[in-house]
Amino acid sequence: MKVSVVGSGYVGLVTGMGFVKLGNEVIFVDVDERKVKMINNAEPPIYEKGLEELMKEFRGKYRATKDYHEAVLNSDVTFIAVGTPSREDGSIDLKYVESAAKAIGEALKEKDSYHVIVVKSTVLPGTTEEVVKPLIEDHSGKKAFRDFGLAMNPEFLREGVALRDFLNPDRVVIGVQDERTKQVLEKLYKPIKAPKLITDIKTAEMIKYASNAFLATKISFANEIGNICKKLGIDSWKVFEGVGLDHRISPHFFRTGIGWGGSCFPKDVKALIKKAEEIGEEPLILKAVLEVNERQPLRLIELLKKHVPELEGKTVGVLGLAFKPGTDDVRETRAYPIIKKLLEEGARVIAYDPRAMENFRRFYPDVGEKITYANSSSEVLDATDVILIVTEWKEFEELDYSGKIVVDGRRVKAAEKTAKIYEGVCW
Ligand SMILES: NC(=O)C1=CN([C@@H]2O[C@H](COP(=O)(O)OP(=O)(O)OC[C@H]3O[C@@H](n4cnc5c(N)ncnc54)[C@H](O)[C@@H]3O)[C@@H](O)[C@H]2O)C=CC1
Ligand SMILES: O=C(O)[C@H]1O[C@H](OP(=O)(O)OP(=O)(O)OC[C@H]2O[C@@H](n3ccc(=O)[nH]c3=O)[C@H](O)[C@@H]2O)[C@H](O)[C@@H](O)[C@@H]1O
Repeated sequence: MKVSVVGSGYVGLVTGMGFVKLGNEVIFVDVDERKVKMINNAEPPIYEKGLEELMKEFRGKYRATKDYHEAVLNSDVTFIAVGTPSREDGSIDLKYVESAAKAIGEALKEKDSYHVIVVKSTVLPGTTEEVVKPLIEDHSGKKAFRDFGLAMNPEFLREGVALRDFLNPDRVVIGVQDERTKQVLEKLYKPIKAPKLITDIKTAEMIKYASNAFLATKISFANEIGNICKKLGIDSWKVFEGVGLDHRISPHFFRTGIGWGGSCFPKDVKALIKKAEEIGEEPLILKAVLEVNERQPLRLIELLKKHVPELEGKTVGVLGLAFKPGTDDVRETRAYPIIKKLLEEGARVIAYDPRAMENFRRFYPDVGEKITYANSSSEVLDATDVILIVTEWKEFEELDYSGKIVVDGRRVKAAEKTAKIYEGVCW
């Protein structure tokens, strides 16, 4: 099938390349000239395991453009995978989805054959039918479900293992209204071996929010119990190993630590809270989930102060800046509030991350410009005896922490074994 993907970021590029691997031809659309050029040179603009190899292997089966007409006229189905960030007040900002819908509508005006448009971006229930559909109709002069198809197909991939997740998902959710669109999506996803759940459009939108909200809740819950465990001298990882053996609960996604970051949990939980309030509901659990998560990273500093009461003038080494290992993404990384606090307390910070240093400096110039970046993790260890572990990159397991004071937010076993003084945040 011929597929176009609007928005070539983490989700757009990975799902598009996934469709290429499954035998389709893909045209990527992005407003960012740099990304378009890089994709056309088979260079991934983001770091994601296996992506570069796939782009090199399938050169010629995909291309990128800034031109919506080129993409829509030369494909049968268009996915919208642009960002849906939070506004200042936490509500969802649909400006990228809206401009994509308008531009697709304009391009569709010139197309006679049936075209399917699929919203893959995470959007609140009602958005596809109440925002995207009228914009496409107005700008194309065509009627949804008669002249063009419309669907919502949420994405559940995780960064760092994104390609693997896309190709081997736990499930595929397809929110549709008309039979023709359903058939197109069933055909496209046929090679993927996973349960396929067909729903109406707004149910598909809600499945995505409920999934992310539940996962965020699971971690905040674990961290709350973990904080209690810490005070009681109990290892919360052992506790959740025991809890997870109950098949109704599952052992996955129960790692206590300094909380969840990333581009999605924070913004999706906030957007759902805002939506609930707008319709007269008070989402008590979701608010607590957020609050626990906001406090969690600063526990690392409290624990550090037990051993280094005065941070003024001290050099603190920070291992890890990405919001999780395996990615260069720093959106909502727990490293930001931690480093900000260290600087406020007058500490000097030397940091290292195998992938995310450039992004950290660029995304958070207020603190990113004030810290020193090391060339390797051992350079951090050479520079200071006080170490905070923020992201559990595998290579941090290879280090010798002898003689160091280590406060660990993610549980790096080598540090636990070798450090002079070791504090785990919830163990
Ligand atoms: N990052 C992730 O792991 C996951 C993200 N999602 C959802 O997928 C959506 C996209 O997220 P990411 O890929 O992380 O965002 P991203 O920010 O990495 O990529 C978005 C891309 O869209 C481009 N763009 C913006 N406006 C455009 C327009 N009008 N036309 C063409 N391109 C445009 C941007 O230049 C950028 O390259 C969001 O709704 C997110 O919630 C869903 C599952 C996983
Ligand atoms: O909608 C999205 O964008 C995606 O959000 C998450 O994926 P992602 O943010 O890439 O990463 P996760 O592996 O879920 O980790 C999120 C955060 O939670 C933290 N985490 C994760 C697991 C855990 O047990 N404990 C924990 O603290 C990680 O360190 C990280 O900061 C979801 O796992 C995906 O299913 C979803 O598609």
